[in-house]
Amino acid sequence: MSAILRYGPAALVSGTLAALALVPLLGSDYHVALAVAVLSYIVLATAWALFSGPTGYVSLATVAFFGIGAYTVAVLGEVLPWPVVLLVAALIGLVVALVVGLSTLRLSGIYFVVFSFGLAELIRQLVTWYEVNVGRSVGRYVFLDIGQTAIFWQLFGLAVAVFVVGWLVRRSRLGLALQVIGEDETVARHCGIDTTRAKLALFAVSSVFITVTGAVMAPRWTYIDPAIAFNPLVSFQVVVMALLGGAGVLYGPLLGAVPLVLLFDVIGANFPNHFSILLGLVFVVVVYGLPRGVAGLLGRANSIEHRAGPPSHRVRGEGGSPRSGETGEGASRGYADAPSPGSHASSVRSDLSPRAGRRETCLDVSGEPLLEIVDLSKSFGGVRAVDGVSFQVARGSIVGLIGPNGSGKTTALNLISGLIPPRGGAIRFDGAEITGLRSDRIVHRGIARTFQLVRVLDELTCADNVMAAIAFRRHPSWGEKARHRAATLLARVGLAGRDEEPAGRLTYIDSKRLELARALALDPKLLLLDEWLAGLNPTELQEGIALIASLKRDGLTIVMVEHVMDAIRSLCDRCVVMNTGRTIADGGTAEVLAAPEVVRAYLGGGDADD
Ligand SMILES: Nc1ncnc2c1ncn2[C@@H]1O[C@H](COP(=O)(O)OP(=O)(O)OP(=O)(O)O)[C@@H](O)[C@H]1O
Repeated sequence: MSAILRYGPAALVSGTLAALALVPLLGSDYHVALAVAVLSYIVLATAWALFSGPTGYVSLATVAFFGIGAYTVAVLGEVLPWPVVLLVAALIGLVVALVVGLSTLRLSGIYFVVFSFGLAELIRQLVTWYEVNVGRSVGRYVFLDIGQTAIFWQLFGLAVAVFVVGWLVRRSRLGLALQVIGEDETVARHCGIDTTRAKLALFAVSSVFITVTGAVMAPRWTYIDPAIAFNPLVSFQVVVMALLGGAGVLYGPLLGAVPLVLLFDVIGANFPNHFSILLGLVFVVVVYGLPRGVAGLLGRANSIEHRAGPPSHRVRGEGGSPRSGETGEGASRGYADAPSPGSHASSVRSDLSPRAGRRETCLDVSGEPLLEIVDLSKSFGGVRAVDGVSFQVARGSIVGLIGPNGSGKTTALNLISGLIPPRGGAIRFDGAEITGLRSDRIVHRGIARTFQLVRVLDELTCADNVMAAIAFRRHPSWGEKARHRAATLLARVGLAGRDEEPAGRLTYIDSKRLELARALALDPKLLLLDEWLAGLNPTELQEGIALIASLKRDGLTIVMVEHVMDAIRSLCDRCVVMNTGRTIADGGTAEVLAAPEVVRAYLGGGDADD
């Protein structure tokens, strides 16, 4: 089974293309016409899935680009040599994709779907208006001496090209970036990925293929009008085909395109008046019955075959009130097999040792602060989540950010990491202002973080989770060196040998470890930990504390939001206490934890005396 899954896709694609290549040699005109339709939809659906598959951005703009290609031929076909016409079509498709992408790829979910559909309609209406009011006719005749067989071979070339490009993209940094974006765009930005640029790049590649397909197909019609060139059914059919086959893998759309083109041919011939209804029916069946397509079924078979044991369930621990080394709920089944973080203490030091110079500066906690927060504020509606907060973080120190639930700690971290923009105030980091910068830019300045609710990329392996950071940090690396680094970091946090395990199968604790490895992979100067120790049992807690202490020894500066008071006491040089968005105490840990206002607002009577 595994051999089939490994080599099957290549065999499937090359086998299908080889079979199609025989059609003009052996088949009738009807068969060639059918093969042209099959090939065109293979290219369209594969190109569509190049972008929409990994990102999950469902575009209904396919026909906008297809129609642009067809209309370019209608206008320029008789004026310019054919290769130049195709080149012009590709360029127009590229420019439109860049303009549209820049304005829409900030949208996500249903907004993007609706906009992409609206875009196709808008272009159709504009072309119709132009034809009627300027051209004084509804459509145009296309008299080109390009026969069906020539169209077939051009589409064949496009199909080969789209698979080669797809294959290259999936192995590239860009391919990984799009997968990460598809899983969690926030994490993508916190891995240093310029998400807009990555999406734009592949949207443009996908759109150029679709535009050229429209151009190549145009000579099939002797007459083109906007209703033909911009028929919205094309967009829907492409989506259905890609979803049926599985948009998540390169060969998926082919699995959907071949049977559905044949099915639509039968439906079109026998039930021409019910085509749309039957298309809708197929759409519903595909979405409900096969949400991940045929390829998804094959993938599931693969994961069942390779599963070493039953998947362990993630148990989310709870943050909340102060805890003194309490047992969390996150004890994991798989954890006992994993090397403990403590056992990797020696690799820790060698791992981060290239920044030996930094270690020297970091030990000097009295110098210029690494992070300076000045009068920071953020409101959500009427809630002042962060209200004029100021504090400093010295290089090489660990600062605990503590306070009762809802006091604004996570919001403060979100502001520092660029997840949300502040309403007022300033954030200075390493001598430069970073207020309001995007997360990916802040990552490149040297700030990494973990999240209160763990955010690992479930569909990716542990190694790829870490690779996502290594590949897009300020000084990125890729290939074997990066893989080796990822493996080292996984071992560093206690996940040695788990490189190829899907992150979605990790236990809660192990996903926290993975998230930490990903943050460390960014080579940060400052690490923001949001309740990283929450939900650990006593043994795990001691290991976690030892791990964080070792990070400090290796020169990392850390701000940790935490409710586990044992950890705060043993790790933090200073504590900043927040209450209702404001700072109520800031100073040495022992002194702050004993302060009456802190005891009153947060700790209660007992804990402060511990
Ligand atoms: N995206 C948001 N939209 C609206 N309100 C928000 C949002 N994020 C935070 N808040 C509100 O801001 C306040 C501060 O929340 P925040 O999560 O920063 O507190 P916290 O100190 O981290 O709490 P906890 O210890 O429970 O994690 C709360 O009242 C919360 O409900």
